[in-house]
Amino acid sequence: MKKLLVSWIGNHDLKAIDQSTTGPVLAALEHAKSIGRPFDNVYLLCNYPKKDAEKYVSWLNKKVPQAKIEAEHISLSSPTAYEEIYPAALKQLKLLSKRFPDHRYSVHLSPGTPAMTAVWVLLVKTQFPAACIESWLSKDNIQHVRQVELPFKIDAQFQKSQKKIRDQSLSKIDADLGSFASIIGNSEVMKQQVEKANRVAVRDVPVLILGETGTGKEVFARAIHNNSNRKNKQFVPVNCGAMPHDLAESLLFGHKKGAFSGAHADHDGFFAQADGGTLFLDEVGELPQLLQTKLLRALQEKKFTPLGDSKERSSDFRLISATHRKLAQLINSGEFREDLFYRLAIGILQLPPLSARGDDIKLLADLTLSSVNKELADQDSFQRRFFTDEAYQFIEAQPWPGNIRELNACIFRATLWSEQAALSAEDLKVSMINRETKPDMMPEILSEPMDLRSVMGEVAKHHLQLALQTTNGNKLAAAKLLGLNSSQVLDKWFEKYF
Ligand SMILES: Nc1ncnc2c1ncn2[C@@H]1O[C@H](COP(=O)(O)OP(=O)(O)OP(=O)(O)O)[C@@H](O)[C@H]1O
Repeated sequence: MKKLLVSWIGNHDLKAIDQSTTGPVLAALEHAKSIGRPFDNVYLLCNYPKKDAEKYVSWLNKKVPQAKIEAEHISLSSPTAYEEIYPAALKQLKLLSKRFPDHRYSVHLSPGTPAMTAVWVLLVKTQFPAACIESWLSKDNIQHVRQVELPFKIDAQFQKSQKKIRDQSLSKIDADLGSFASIIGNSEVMKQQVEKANRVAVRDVPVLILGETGTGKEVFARAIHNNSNRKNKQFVPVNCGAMPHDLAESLLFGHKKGAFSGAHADHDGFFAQADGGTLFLDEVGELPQLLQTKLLRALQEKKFTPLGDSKERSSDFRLISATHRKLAQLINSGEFREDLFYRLAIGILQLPPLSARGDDIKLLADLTLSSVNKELADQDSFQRRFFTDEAYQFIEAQPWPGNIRELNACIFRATLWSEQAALSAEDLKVSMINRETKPDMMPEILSEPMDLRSVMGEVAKHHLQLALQTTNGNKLAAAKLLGLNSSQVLDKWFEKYF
C-alpha cells in the first residue's frame, strides 16, 4: 500500500534551507526511508507566502527525489485562527481522501502552530484516522522522529464523529460511490427511490431526502449532484446538526471582517462556496429558527446578506437537504417552518431502513467484506475473510438501527478482531456496539504519553456545543446548564476553545 504524508510547512522547515539543517518534514521523510517504508506522496499545507512554499518544495524535491511532493497555499488571517484552520485542514483531507483512496495516511503533528497540531489531533481522532508522527530537536541539534499514539477516545464522546471514523475506515467503499450505478440495492423499494432520484437529478429543483441515520442520504445527494448539469462544480456538504448555533449563520452565509470578535477577515459561507454547484444541508431539521427564515429567503431569491455586511450577495446554488427527523412533528410543534418545508420538498425521496430492503442486506455485507479484504490485504499474515452461513443468517436477522453504517462498522470490527478466515455469527455478535454502554473517556491504563490539555479542550468543546444545542442557542441557559456564572463566562470559554 502506498504512503502519503500530510503536514503543514513550519518555520523550522523553511529555516532548514538556509541553515543546512533537516527540519521536521525532511526528518520524517528520511526516517521513513531509513526503516524501509518511504513515503510515495507528500502533501504540504502552507500559510507562508507562496514563493516560500515553492522554494521549500523544490529544495525538498532535491533531497527526496523518489517522493511526489505538492504544496497547497492556505491563506489564514492568523496561524492560530482555529475557525479557519479547522475547515481548511478538513477540506484538504477530504480532497486527499478522494484523490488517494488507497494510500495509507500519516499526519505530521509537529510543524506549524499548536492550533494546527490541535486540529490535526481532532481530525485524526474523529473523521480521518491516520498514523501520527512528531519530531523534535535534541540538544545536539539532531531531529528525532517517532510515531505518536493518541490513547484517548474523543470519538466515544462525539457520537456524530464516531460514525464518520467508521465510514472512513471504509473509505474505499465511499470512494467508489457518487453515481447511481454504485448505489447497491436490488430491492423494489430501493429501485423506486433510485429511479425517482435519477429523474429529479436533471431538474434543477430542491430535493429533500428523508431516512433514518445511515440509510445513504448523503450517497444519494452526491449521486444526484453528479447526474445533474452542475456536476462539474462544487458539491458542498454541510452537517447542520454539528454547527455551533453561534457560528452557524456565519458558516452558512459568511461574514465581513469585524462582524464579531474573532472575524479577522472576510469569510465566504457555504452558500457562496456552492455557487454554480450543489449545497447539501444534512440534518436540516436542526437549523435554528432564525436561520430557517434566512434559508427560506435564500431559496426564494438566491440572495442573502453575510453577517456584518450591508450588501446582499447572490449565489446560484441547488439545494439538497436531508433529515432523519420527522419533519411533520417538528412543524406541528412549531420548531420547523411549514413554508420552508414546502420549499425544500419539491423533489422528495424516502430512503427505507436497511431492515426493509430484503436481500440487499446480503449484497451490502458482501460488498463491505470484499472492500475490507482489499484494504487489509497487504497487512502481515492477513487472511481473506468470508462469512459462514450462520453469519449470513445473523446479519439478516438483525434490526440494524444504524443501518448501512452500522452494518459496515460491525463487519469491519469483526474482521479486525477475529483471527479465523471464516467470520462466524459469534464474531459479528461481539462486534456489534452495545447501545447500553456509556462511552469511557477515561482510560484505565496510561502506558503511552498523552496530551492532557488537548483532551480537556475536546471535552470543553463538546460540552459547550452540546449545551448550546440543548438550549437552542440561549447562552444564559447554556451557561447555567454548564454550571457557569453568566453568559459572559460562557463567551470566555468559547473564545478559549474555539
Ligand atoms: N446503497 C448503498 N450502497 C453502498 N453503500 C452505501 C449505500 N448507502 C449508504 N452506503 C454507505 O453507508 C454509509 C452511510 O451513508 P450516508 O452517510 O450516505 O448515510 P446518511 O443517511 O447520510 O447518514 P446520516 O443521516 O447519519 O448522516 C456510508 O459509508 C455509505 O457509503
